[in-house]
Amino acid sequence: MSAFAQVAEYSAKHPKPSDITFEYGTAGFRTIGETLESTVFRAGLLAALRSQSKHGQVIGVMITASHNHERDNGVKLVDSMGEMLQQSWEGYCTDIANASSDSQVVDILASIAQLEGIDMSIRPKVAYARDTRPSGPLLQAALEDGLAALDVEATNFGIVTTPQLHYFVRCLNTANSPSPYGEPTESGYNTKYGQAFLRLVDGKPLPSTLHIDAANGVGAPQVRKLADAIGSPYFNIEVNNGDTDTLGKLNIDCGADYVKSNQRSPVGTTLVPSGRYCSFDGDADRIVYYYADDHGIFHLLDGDKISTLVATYLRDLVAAAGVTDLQVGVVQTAYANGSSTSYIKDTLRLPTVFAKTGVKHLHHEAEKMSIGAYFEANGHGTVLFNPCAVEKLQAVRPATPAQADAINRLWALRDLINESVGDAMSDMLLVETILICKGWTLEQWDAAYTDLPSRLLKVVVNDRNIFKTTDAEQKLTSPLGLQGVVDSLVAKFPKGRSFVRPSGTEDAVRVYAEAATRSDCDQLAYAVAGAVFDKAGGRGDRPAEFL
Ligand SMILES: CC(=O)N[C@H]1[C@@H](OP(=O)(O)O)O[C@H](CO)[C@@H](O)[C@@H]1O
Ligand SMILES: [Mg+2]
Repeated sequence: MSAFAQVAEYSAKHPKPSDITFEYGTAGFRTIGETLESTVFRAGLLAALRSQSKHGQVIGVMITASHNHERDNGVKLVDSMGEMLQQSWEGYCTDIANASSDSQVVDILASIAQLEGIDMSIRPKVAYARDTRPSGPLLQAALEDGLAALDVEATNFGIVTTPQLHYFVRCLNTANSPSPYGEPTESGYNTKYGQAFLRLVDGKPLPSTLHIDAANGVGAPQVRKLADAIGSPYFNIEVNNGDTDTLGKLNIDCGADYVKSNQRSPVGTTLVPSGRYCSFDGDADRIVYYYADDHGIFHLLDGDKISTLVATYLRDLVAAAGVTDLQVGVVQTAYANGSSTSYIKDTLRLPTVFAKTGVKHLHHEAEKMSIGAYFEANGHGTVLFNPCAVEKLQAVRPATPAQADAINRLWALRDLINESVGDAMSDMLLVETILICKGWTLEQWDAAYTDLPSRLLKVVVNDRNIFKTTDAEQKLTSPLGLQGVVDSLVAKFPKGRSFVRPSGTEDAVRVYAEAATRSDCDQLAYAVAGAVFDKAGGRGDRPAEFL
């Protein structure tokens, strides 16, 4: 009997909407939840094949739409070390999601199996989870049908954060290796990160309550469990926007994306000077911090501020450990504030590179560094320790207690960091550790450099696919002539910088601008947005603020 004998019958239960073309983009598939049943079913089939192509290693499937609206949902595959799906498989995902009949689904599976030389006798293994969205149960059932159709050995991790699922996958696949990543359970996660935190802070509790805005998403119950595992009095937190039961609240006027995009505190949070605040996004893979100064003015500590804090701390520890030829580097995207890039290059004197938007691109660049910190400005990122760096650290024979302490701290930091993917909870512990060790307030952390005023806009156009970019997405090569217009606008403003790229997750084109003053920055952003709207098929009414 063919390995795919049951697929057509199961597939018939989850017909593809004929009017939608799906694309596996920057963050997997993402659109209106109810329309994704066929896609999630088929993602299950592909996860099975991917597992077989990896000789039976566990592959993850996460059902989430992160910071997007509650009616949206999405699905993405997690590769065997907990990283994003290998890029060459993304095309397979898109192909199978768009197959127009059940028999075509089977044909595509058969052709992938042949192309990849897959041994169909291997029993596939898949681990899956979802966030708190209302369409989650429907999509989970579709996924389970996909897994049943290929007789997958499946593990349901329930409702957890995206980074927790990545962690579980990595744990499962390293369980029998010389360096197991951890125990693949929620309590294993909390113990691993909680214990590393306690080792690093040496008995010191948080300086004051940390107010966490959990976007009314899955981060709320999970961070409460993490705090319980760490225990009082070390980790005093208050969770705001932690309502995952009431419909219509997820990510609305709250969460990391809202706070970063609007540069304002989330609903229900009144900032008190010297209070400490952070926001997760809907699936808790992003985090930003913020505070109000003595005049009540809001200040954001975004992904750039986190990466510079972390890179500085790691650089100093590596120096204290006396390990030469071990370089800490930073990976950013073009959305990084220009001040942060100058600070990394000129003040910290660390190497920095730009990668394309989307964490998988940053992750791959960071892998090339000895110790690579990567963060998107929106707060998604982590730190990677290259195996060569680990070997160098292992080879050190400390000559002084200070050197031994630095090495111990580096090992503990490695345990504190979720290397598989950016993780709001692990990043929060990392930031808190560094602040405690330095004895810093949020204001002191913020003092390292001052952000240039920046603005991010969306332009809705008839066809965003005509936008092509080069140079880490900073220059347009198409539509022809538009980059020249952007360049001439940028040249008018001191410290001006602006670029245009098609979004990988929304049907829109993004315009980013920064300049020396708020008014220059806004003029530049709205002028570039206006040029995009006029010259590249702006759709609908022209927004009044566009110049
Ligand atoms: C400017 C911006 O924040 N872009 C986001 C957004 O991608 P776009 O391709 O810009 O839509 O969603 C991605 C997935 O969450 C995230 O990685 C990225 O940083
Ligand atoms: Mg997210």
